[in-house]
Amino acid sequence: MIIVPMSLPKTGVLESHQIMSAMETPKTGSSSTALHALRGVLVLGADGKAMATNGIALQPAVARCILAAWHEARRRQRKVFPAETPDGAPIVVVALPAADATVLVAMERDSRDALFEFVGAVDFAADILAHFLTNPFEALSVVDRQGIVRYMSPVHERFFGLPPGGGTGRHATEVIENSRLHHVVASGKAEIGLLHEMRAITRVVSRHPIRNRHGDIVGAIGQIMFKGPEQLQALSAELSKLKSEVAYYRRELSDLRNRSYGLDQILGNSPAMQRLKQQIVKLAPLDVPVLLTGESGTGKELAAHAIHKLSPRRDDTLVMVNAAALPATLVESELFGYEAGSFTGAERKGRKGKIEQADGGSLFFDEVGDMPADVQVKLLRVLQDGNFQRVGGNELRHSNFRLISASNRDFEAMIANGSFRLDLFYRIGGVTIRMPSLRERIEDIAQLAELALRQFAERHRQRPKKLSDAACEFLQNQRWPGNVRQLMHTVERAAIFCESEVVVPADFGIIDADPAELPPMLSDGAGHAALALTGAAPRASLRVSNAVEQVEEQLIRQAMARLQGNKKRVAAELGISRSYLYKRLAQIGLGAATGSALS
Ligand SMILES: Nc1ncnc2c1ncn2[C@@H]1O[C@H](COP(=O)(O)OP(=O)(O)OP(=O)(O)O)[C@@H](O)[C@H]1O
Repeated sequence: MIIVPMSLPKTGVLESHQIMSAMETPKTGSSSTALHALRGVLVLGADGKAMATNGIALQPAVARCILAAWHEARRRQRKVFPAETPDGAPIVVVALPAADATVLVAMERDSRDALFEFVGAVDFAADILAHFLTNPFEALSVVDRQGIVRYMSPVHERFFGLPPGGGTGRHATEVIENSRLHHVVASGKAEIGLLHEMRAITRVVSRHPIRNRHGDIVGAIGQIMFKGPEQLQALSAELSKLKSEVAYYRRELSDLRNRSYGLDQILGNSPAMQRLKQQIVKLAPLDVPVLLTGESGTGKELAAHAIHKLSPRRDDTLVMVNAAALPATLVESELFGYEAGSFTGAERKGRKGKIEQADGGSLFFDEVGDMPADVQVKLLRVLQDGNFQRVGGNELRHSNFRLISASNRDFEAMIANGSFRLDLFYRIGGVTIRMPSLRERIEDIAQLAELALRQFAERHRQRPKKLSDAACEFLQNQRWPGNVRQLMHTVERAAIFCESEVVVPADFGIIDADPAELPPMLSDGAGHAALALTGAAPRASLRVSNAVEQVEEQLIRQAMARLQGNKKRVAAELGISRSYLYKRLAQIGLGAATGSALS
């Protein structure tokens, strides 16, 4: 028997010849009834009398039941309605209007069939289905058990630039970007409320496997939220933003993890570096204060990280504080914290200082030699027993931290001239480690230069350039007053200007000079850079405003030379902000490439 509804024209009206062809197939009434146990067709003429019957409708008792149910359904304007055979078997009947007749198609029915319940109970059921199938806000796609697209909502087709039906018959992955419907068919597991990237747009999607009444998976259906309430769109935009932020922080985290700051971060196998690493390994587990001395850029901060990392406090924080970078007015509150409302601009609830934050961990006190005298006394006290008070508070607090300090100052001279307390020096320098200068370990230069080239390439997503032997020799012959920091920046700068894959000596241009080698105007001749304003040739029109500018320029040049280009310290020493220093350096031609090579 032909299943009549499947061959219905879209209008839903059958012509007489279609009714007859629908009726034709089974020639043997009773055997067909046996074969198609509960299927049958009853055709009623315009007068409501049976014109033809087939399948179970051949049995007069069944036909009567179908007719009785049809009369009731017509009264209630239902086109799909339930009925029962005389022996109580549930059937469903669909009434199809034809040109001059009504075709009643009867099929067996599962009494718990929700679809039937729905279609039977809601006379606008078809409209509801049409709504779901064409809803412009929630697109729908259906695949069969092979993952072949069987239906796509018009809005979804338009989104992918497909003509109506253009996706049908093709595999989901060919039609829908990042489709997972075939996976859902394979796994039988629904995926609900996930984010789906299509054409760089993120949508919310749910995918469900579809099972037949025997529980077999016959396909899958995907619903994509195309538009929705404003909140949902805002939520989706927020999600995309968060996703990219999370991706960013993941990268950062993996960078940080890779920079384990253990000994492996300290490059160099020269005898001087081997000695240094042995010292670090030995003293790191001991809970004693460590003072790292050595010229600027020799890796004191790296060594501090390694000591913390190799100590039993490694799982707690290493709190960093740079005495030279702290404005004098804030040193105390930054170190010791402050109580609520202790001064204007303070946070309402008060705040922990670095010493309190370091409780349980380590405190890296960089440029400790630059500590103001009054704070030195307070620091001494907290180093004795770990007790301190926040600014503006009376409560005695305690912090258990290990102090690692660093300085490139000459403590002997500072103690002699009274600018650094001897008792504090003894406290901070339980063990002193001197970081070797780069001049003492030129055999490490090749390795460090290669690291600089690699880091530069990673940052700029390029292939790392190679260092020629001649370039390496050239670097080994420089004096490196700014040590590793200066070397790294110099090599990076060369990588910028180098046109080929191999860095050669010419790519380095002029290496920044040692203070001792500076022209007389910037040097006091005793190896220290100095300002020689009086010796400077007066400029043509020296007005007060540009005189101030020139003095400032010379002070900056002098400090940059003396402090080997360490901008952090230059700014601190001159009492200007780092951003102002950068601005002035750019104006006087020490910014950009030159400046970066120095800092
Ligand atoms: N042995 C080393 N291996 C790899 N990189 C190093 C090494 N020594 C120093 N560097 C790098 O050189 C730069 C300066 O190092 P760091 O800040 O630790 O020096 P510092 O002695 O603390 O300088 P300053 O006294 O000026 O603060 C950093 O980028 C650091 O990673």
